[in-house]
Amino acid sequence: MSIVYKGLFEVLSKKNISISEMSKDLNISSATQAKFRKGEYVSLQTLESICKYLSVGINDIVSFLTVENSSILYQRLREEMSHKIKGSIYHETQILLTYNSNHIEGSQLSPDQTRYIFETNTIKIDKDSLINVDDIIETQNHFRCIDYMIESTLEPLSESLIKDLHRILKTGTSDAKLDWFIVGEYKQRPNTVGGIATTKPVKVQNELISLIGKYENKKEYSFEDIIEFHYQFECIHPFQDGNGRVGRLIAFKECLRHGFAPFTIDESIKLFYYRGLKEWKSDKGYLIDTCLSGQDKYKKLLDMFNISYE
Ligand SMILES: Nc1ncnc2c1ncn2[C@@H]1O[C@H](COP(=O)(O)OP(=O)(O)OP(=O)(O)O)[C@@H](O)[C@H]1O
Repeated sequence: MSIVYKGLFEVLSKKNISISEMSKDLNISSATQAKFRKGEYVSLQTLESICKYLSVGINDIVSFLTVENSSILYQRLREEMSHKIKGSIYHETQILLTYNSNHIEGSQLSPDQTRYIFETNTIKIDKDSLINVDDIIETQNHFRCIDYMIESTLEPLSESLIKDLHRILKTGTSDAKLDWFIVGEYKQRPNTVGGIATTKPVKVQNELISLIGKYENKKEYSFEDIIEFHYQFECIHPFQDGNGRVGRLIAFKECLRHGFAPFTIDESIKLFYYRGLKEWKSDKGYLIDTCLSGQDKYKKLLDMFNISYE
């Protein structure tokens, strides 16, 4: 059994107070702030001061994670991540998700090279072939994004969480050196996707806040709600680059959070995925079917580890 601060994040989100704002007011250290995200124990004094500050009871901010109130997959990913267990579902998820999500966005690394980087922090290069350093950096960054995504699974979506994913993904890349590209910040220049205009930079923040607000106010969540969010997020295209990967990480997180088997989009269904996004407004079926097929692919991995999902 471990502790979760899902309630705390929800109360903060409802009261429109950020965790850093609260921590500043209450003199809570950054090390303790990290414990909230990681689900580690903090002192009772800290919890008491938070309850007073937010005018809530302790049960509103803290709960305990049991198999009954979280998915087995989430528990396994969290535990295996913290103990760095090799050959686990966490280990294979890192490689599968990172390889597929980067590959469909143009990374030239192979599945084996991705595995090498994850397992040994080295890379095997064929004679005479060239490797783009950004592909390696973004692969390592994507591994860190997955860790962050697992740590924050139970948190509601927020601008800061989404920006953090972008910052982690793009830190140290050649894009990050461009003066008009700000890592972890919204785009400065208009961009298109599939030849269609996306949200203008000046409107990105408002549209994203509104999208998150509508989504977080739902009473119940369906798999379609998660796909709908993904589509709307991609239409906003809040960042200069990395929107596809950040969007799919969010979808994976939300599937875990709401008890659905997550999905992964690989090369074999990439074109169906793009078509599904393009045709979402006229027919949601294409994208939903593609994501369900991506879910079947991930379920094969779950089967190998005897994790069942409806
Ligand atoms: N017609 C469409 N409508 C909405 N979203 C789309 C459409 N076509 C593609 N997308 C989304 O945009 C993503 C790619 O966008 P883009 O080529 O701009 O990449 P990006 O922002 O650089 O992100 P990344 O580098 O992660 O791909 C796709 O992975 C997909 O999620």
